[in-house]
Amino acid sequence: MRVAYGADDANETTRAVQQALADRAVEVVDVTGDQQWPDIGAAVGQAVAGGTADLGVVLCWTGTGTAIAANKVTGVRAALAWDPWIASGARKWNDANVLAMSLKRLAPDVAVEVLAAFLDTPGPDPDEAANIARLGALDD
Ligand SMILES: O=C(CO)[C@H](O)[C@H](O)COP(=O)(O)O
Repeated sequence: MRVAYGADDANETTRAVQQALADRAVEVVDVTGDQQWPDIGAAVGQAVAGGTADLGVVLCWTGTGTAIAANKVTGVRAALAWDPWIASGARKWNDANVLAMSLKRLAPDVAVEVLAAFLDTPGPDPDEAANIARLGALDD
C-alpha cells in the first residue's frame, strides 16, 4: 500500500503518525514541504486521485483546512476523524480515501489509533456502493 502524507506543522502527534507509518509495510509518499495547508491538502488529494498513492493522511492544526483542500480534488473523499470508530466508519460507509486529523487536538497515541483504524479497515461496505456512486456523481 502507498500512503500520501502531508502536514503543515510538526509536533509530537505528527511525529507519532510518521513513525506509525514507517513501522508499517507501506510506502509513504511525503508531500510535506514549505507549503501552506491548502497546498498540502491538495497535494495529498492529487496523489490519491492521480494514483500515486492508495490512501492519504493529512494533518493541520484543526484538520479541517487540509480536509477541505483535499476534497477540492475530484475523486477525493477526505474525512476528518478524531477517534477510531469515526475513522473506520469513514472507510466502511463513505469509502474515504484521505484521513484528516487535528495535530493540535489529538494526542499522539490517539492519532496513531485513528490512523490504524483507517488503514486497517477495508472499504467500502458493498451495501454502500449506491451511496458511494452518488458521491461520485457530485464530482461531475
Ligand atoms: O488548521 C489549520 C487550517 O485548518 C492550520 O494548520 C492553521 O490555520 C495554521 O495555519 P497557518 O500556520 O498557515 O496560520
